[in-house]
Amino acid sequence: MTAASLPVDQWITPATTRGEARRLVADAFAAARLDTPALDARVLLCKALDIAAIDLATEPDVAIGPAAAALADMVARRLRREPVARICGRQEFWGLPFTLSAATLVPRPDTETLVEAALKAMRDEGRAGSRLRILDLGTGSGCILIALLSELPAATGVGIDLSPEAARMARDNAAMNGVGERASFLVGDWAAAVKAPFDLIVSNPPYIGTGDIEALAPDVKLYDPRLALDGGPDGLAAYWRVGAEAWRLLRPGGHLFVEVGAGQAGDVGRLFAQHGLEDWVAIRDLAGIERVIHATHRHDAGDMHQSP
Ligand SMILES: C[S@@+](CC[C@H](N)C(=O)[O-])C[C@H]1O[C@@H](n2cnc3c(N)ncnc32)[C@H](O)[C@@H]1O
Repeated sequence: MTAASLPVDQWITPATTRGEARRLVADAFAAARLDTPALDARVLLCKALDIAAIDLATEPDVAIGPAAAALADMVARRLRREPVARICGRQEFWGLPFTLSAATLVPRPDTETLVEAALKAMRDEGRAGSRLRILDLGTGSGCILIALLSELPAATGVGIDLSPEAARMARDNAAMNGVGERASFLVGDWAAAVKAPFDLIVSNPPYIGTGDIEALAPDVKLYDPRLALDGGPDGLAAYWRVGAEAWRLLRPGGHLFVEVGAGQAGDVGRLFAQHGLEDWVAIRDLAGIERVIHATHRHDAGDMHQSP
């Protein structure tokens, strides 16, 4: 009989040493076919014991003591495919810490492609030090807006989410990362409640086709909020709204950056062109996948659509 076939609290006890626990947990995760068993074991052990990775490596013979119960609970959750970031309630993005809740998507490294591209555009225009106004549609944890504000010292931003809990979390994250005074967060249906021109609009909207959600990995399908995933029947529903809002709200010469799913770049670029957003280009992520669409609002101010 292997440890993995027993309830976790029977093989993780206060007498288990750090080194044994590390090996047992990694073995159980490997047997459950998790992608990164050794890494997950180390991160959860450090979290449960409130120690640094170096303490785990240099003092493996210390018994884990009363933290055994918390560790057993975390391991059982991971074996049910809950992502490590959710169990820890934290994820790093753009080198900054973000607190998560059940209402927020776990920020993905791919989304840093969008942040990088938007920053490059601002720097290329020599505007990184300007008083830019930024709008983040579907802000979730606030990761995109907060990362941008951390790099653009005179910019201010508005983040909007339909989920009140996500908007609250984003507000807390902005304060934690020292940009709270330059960011405001609203609850709303995309940008329906927002006026005034913006220099930069960013969005990572839900883009999974409704019928494709069931086939996603359990870590995603069971734990990321449905509101953050479901992009309607063809995955493109949110882009129609974001495109229309960008046309209405961007100042002439302003920029729109959106994340897209693999294979969606052409559809989203053409959709934005139908909204009058010109010169769209696709930007690839580190895996070579077209991950971000950049479009520009080139019309004169007099051409701008009026809000209904
Ligand atoms: C893919 S998640 C992105 C979250 C975050 N920006 C990120 O990159 O990690 C999409 C976000 O859009 C929000 N959302 C979905 N429908 C919305 C709507 N109608 N209006 C505003 N936000 C919406 C979801 O709650 C979710 O936080």
